[in-house]
Amino acid sequence: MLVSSPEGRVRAVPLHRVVAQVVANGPLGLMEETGRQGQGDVVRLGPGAFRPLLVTHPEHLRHVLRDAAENYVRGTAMWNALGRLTGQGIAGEGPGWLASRDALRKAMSATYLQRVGATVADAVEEAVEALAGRAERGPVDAVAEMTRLVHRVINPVFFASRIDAAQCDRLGEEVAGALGSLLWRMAMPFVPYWVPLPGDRAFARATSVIKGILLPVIERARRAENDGPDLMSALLRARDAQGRPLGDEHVRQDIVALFVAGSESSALTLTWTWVVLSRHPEIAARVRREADEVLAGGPPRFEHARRLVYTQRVLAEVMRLYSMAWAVPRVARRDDRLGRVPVPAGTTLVVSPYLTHRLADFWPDPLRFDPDRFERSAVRARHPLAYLPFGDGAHQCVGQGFFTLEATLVLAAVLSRYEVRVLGDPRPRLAVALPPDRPVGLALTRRTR
Ligand code: HEM
Repeated sequence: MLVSSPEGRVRAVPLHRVVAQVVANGPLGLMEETGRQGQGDVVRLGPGAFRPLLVTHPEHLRHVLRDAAENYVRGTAMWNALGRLTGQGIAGEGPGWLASRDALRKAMSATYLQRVGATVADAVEEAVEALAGRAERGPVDAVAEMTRLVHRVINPVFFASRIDAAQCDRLGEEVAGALGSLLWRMAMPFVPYWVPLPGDRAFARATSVIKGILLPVIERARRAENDGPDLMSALLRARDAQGRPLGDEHVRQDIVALFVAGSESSALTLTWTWVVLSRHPEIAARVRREADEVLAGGPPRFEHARRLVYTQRVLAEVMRLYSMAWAVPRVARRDDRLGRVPVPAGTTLVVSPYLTHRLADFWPDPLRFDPDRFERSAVRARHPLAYLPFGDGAHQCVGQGFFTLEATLVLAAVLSRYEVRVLGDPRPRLAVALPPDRPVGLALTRRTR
């Protein structure tokens, strides 16, 4: 593994360090060590012909994601394999992406969030009560429960509840299964599709179940009035550059893409929030005090979210240290440079918010959990690209506002009514996102005031 500084210097990361990190802390430990060694320099990963560049410095991110973004596109092995599941709409590039992006950006704007705010708040309230019904009887699996909770909130927002809760869970499971079965294809992009790989059959089966659930709903929805604020209606109303509506298959793949992008990342971020709060009781107490003050014993409402300022800082700090998008790949279309480091056409670049969020130059004592890093003055003083849990530039997450609203209300609704106990002391594990490396139990007890 080689490290190149922005000035073009190249130095080696000693092999014994690499081996020691993998043995001690697994692949994530290696990634963290690589980031620490690089400290914002461009890092050339791995020996051999395929040597992606790891890009973490905020100034380099500005170049790749903003200033020269048209040169750095999706189209790496990972995106190509993912395209079999999520198509060439919102998860792709080019005209198909633009049509979906326009529709979804409008559909998830701040004005939109106001329109669906009451629906989100009601869905959160219902989902939290259902969670408590199970978690009051004894510890439940935090990841499974947060996934279920996220699906309950997603359903009215994505589908105007056109599918029932059980089907929404099934859809989530099948999308997760299909995604998992693509890992072989992502890892071996040079193998042609006529050569079978493990995962191919599971992928075909999951895709067929997904189509079976979604296509009839899309067909029915297309025949009805589609003036609602839900995302399926927004996609059915969308037009491409030629003024044509998006086809059923395009809409279906966009909905799958929304699940891929929004479901697991949201559920895991919420899971890590409970873990972190259990490790920092003084911070949990402050979040609870704020929830008590703002909700005043009642259910969460849309209007509460903007007053839950400290809660949002806690969430922001969770997303700094547990950045679900730990790697966002791009490929260079033309020759370019990052500082003095040459980037030949065809090079894969790996942007890693996870590592940028650990750069000591921008985050003093980076591993300390400190929500006050997100006080307004501290945010203003920091490089704008030192923090990018939702990406940046043309592909920046369209679900950012929605997730923040949902998660803020979930935290306040739970903490204002329940004592939360977390069982297990997990570390993140490198997978599509960053799930815990062992089961995490969650138990709730109703508070007595
Ligand atoms: C903690 C929760 C979430 C995290 C950490 C997250 C993170 C990200 C990141 C890093 C990107 C940029 C990908 C890139 O540059 O290629 C992204 C894009 C995207 N996210 Fe999210 N996301 C979250 C929640 C959501 C939710 C709830 C939705 C849907 C409601 C969503 C929908 C999308 C979509 C559609 C894109 C692609 C946008 C485009 O390519 O134009 N995300 N997300």
